[in-house]
Amino acid sequence: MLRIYAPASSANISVGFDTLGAAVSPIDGSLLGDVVQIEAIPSGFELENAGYFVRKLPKEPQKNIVYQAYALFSERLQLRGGKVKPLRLTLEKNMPIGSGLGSSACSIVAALVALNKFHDEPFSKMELLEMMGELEGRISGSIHYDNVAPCYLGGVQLMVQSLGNICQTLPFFDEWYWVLAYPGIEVSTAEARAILPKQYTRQDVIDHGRHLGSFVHACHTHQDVLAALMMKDVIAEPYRAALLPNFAEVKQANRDLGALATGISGSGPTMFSIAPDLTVATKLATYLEQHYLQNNEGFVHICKVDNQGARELG
Ligand SMILES: Nc1ncnc2c1ncn2[C@@H]1O[C@H](COP(=O)(O)OP(=O)(O)OP(=O)(O)O)[C@@H](O)[C@H]1O
Ligand SMILES: N[C@@H](CCO)C(=O)O
Repeated sequence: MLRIYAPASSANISVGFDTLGAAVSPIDGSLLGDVVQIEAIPSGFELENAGYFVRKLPKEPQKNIVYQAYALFSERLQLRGGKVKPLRLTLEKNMPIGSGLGSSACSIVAALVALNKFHDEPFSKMELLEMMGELEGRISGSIHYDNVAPCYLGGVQLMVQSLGNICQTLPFFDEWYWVLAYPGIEVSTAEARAILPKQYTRQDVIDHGRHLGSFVHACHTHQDVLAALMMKDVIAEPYRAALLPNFAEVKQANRDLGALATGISGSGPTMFSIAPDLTVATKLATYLEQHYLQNNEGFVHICKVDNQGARELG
């Protein structure tokens, strides 16, 4: 029996819509992500679901993205002459759905990593990642790797999508704390994408290029002040802010408390704030708990970048 954990991720990081994402883990050592267990059975395929958010999964098993991950893996393995073993997958659905923390990505990544390991790794990392992107695309309506890539490989990933690489790891600021606040309400990624403009002004395009280019440069030259200043979003935040409760007010309060940057995690409604040290991170966490959570499903975690990505649990 094999158990694979896939961590939460924060896509976009304000400055890199669909092109940047970070895997994150709480500093208290708790697991913020889904787990998929795989085991041999005498014949056929079985899927079981467990975990706190199991009740939010689609009722029809075929609509569960883990089922679809199994179907896609089987199809691709058969295409290259391989044979899928009889197996049972058990999804522990720990991540809230529609949270902006890469919930579907956690399920997809944990399932495909488990299936690949169980079959003695017939697919390379990039082949597996390509399948992950395809599955993520079925959910959100278009293929984007900014949750699945960091969730699978860990760290902060930049989607280069060239020369045989879907992504490459960006050097980042290990000293930074990420305060992630999920308010407890749901925002559908597909809907949050549908409200974005089809076209942007020339000024927005220029600003976006300057922000992203300067941010990547700052990461490589370890200029934390410049990197934080460049974490500005002209692509999604102006249009999605209305989907989040009191976004502008909470963002300003975070700035006043010492946050280096604050933005929407993925397509929301989770907000992320970057803190330079644990004292500021703790203040932000307390504020967000009191002012951003909407119900008792919400939570706040102080995290760091998770450099390991998907991994086997002992
Ligand atoms: N195992 C699964 N985990 C999460 N969502 C699933 C799963 N299987 C199917 N779904 C469906 O996929 C959709 C997920 O929606 P959405 O992309 O908005 O959530 P998300 O992955 O949590 O988003 P985000 O990347 O912003 O965290 C829902 O309609 C949900 O029912
Ligand atoms: N880049 C994607 C991430 C979705 O989690 C978006 O913002 O729509």
